[in-house]
Amino acid sequence: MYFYSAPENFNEEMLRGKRVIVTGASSGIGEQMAYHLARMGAHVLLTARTEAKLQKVVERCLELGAASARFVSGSMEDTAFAEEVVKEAENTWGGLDMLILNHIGNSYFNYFDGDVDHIRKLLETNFLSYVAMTVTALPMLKESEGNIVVVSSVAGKAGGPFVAPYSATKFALDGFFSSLRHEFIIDNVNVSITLCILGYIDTDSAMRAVSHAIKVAPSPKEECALEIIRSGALRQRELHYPPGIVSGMLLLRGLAPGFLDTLIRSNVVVENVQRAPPPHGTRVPLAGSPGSGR
Ligand SMILES: NC(=O)C1=CN([C@@H]2O[C@H](COP(=O)(O)OP(=O)(O)OC[C@H]3O[C@@H](n4cnc5c(N)ncnc54)[C@H](OP(=O)(O)O)[C@@H]3O)[C@@H](O)[C@H]2O)C=CC1
Ligand SMILES: C[C@H](CCC(=O)NCC(=O)O)[C@H]1CC[C@H]2[C@@H]3C(=O)C[C@@H]4C[C@H](O)CC[C@]4(C)[C@H]3CC[C@]12C
Repeated sequence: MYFYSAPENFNEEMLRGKRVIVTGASSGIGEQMAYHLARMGAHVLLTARTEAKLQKVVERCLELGAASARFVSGSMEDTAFAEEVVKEAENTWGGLDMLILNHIGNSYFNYFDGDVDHIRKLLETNFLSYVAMTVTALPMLKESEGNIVVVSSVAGKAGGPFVAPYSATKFALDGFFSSLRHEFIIDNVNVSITLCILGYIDTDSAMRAVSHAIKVAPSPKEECALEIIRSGALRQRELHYPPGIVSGMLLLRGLAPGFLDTLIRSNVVVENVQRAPPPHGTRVPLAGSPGSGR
């Protein structure tokens, strides 16, 4: 059941002339979203840390037909930068239609190493900056009756091995934005919130991080990017992509959580995940030895 006044069918014309911020747009899924939006004739404001990459993505967006394309570079580790990006949209466009929150900070695919400070920093980048951008953008999004799109992961709905810090930040997004959605509905705030639950996608960084240790085939980033934009424009509550696999996993989570855990572990080649030796005389191992099934 939809609580927002939501359109039923997607048409790429829906994005023509819309003012859209895409974070994490210098590579991967964010870069592909920028290209789709450009092709659809949207105004795009792109952000990430690497200026040289963003410059190239902006040039390609203009070739593809973007109504306008610009970038702001900086790190989302600093919530002041997150707010600055939204202010840039306000100063340039005087409003905003869609906020796509997609960036993630560097983490690792390995045993949790006990580094609490890494989790704190990752929460700043992957979670608090999303909150800060939402707070700053909300007056403009209320005005346009726009969309907030939050890119998350199956690791933000069901725990899996070797992604403890990352998974924590994605669960935080679900808690915060699912609660906020309730408040919008209670107060008749017509701003949609779409939480995107993604499985394994073939971006360079994900392939580099896990292709040696994951048995499942990755899904294409171009299609994934289009599905994210589509679900945001249709004001859907959640996107599950790839649909069969992710919806199946979430169904199992409710019906047979222990079985889902076994299935998730069976997709990981534990032998190919290197356990780093702890720094001399410091950390105590936090998980069972490889292959112990814990
Ligand atoms: N690929 C996958 O298998 C999956 C991905 N997802 C989600 O999809 C989204 C995109 O992932 P994907 O495309 O693979 O990731 P990429 O690593 O390709 O892209 C990450 C983007 O974030 C930017 N970024 C990194 N650190 C920072 C920082 N400190 N401040 C600001 N920007 C930063 C990067 O640019 P730069 O380095 O220039 O700053 C880059 O543009 C993420 O939310 C991820 O959790 C979810 C499930 C699976
Ligand atoms: C392997 C995980 C999911 C388990 C599974 O069997 N899935 C089937 C399917 O998805 O088709 C992967 C699901 C989410 C992945 C992670 C992710 O969310 C992005 C990360 C970001 C970073 O670029 C490195 C890779 C990721 C940690 C990635 C690793 C694999 C998943 C945990």
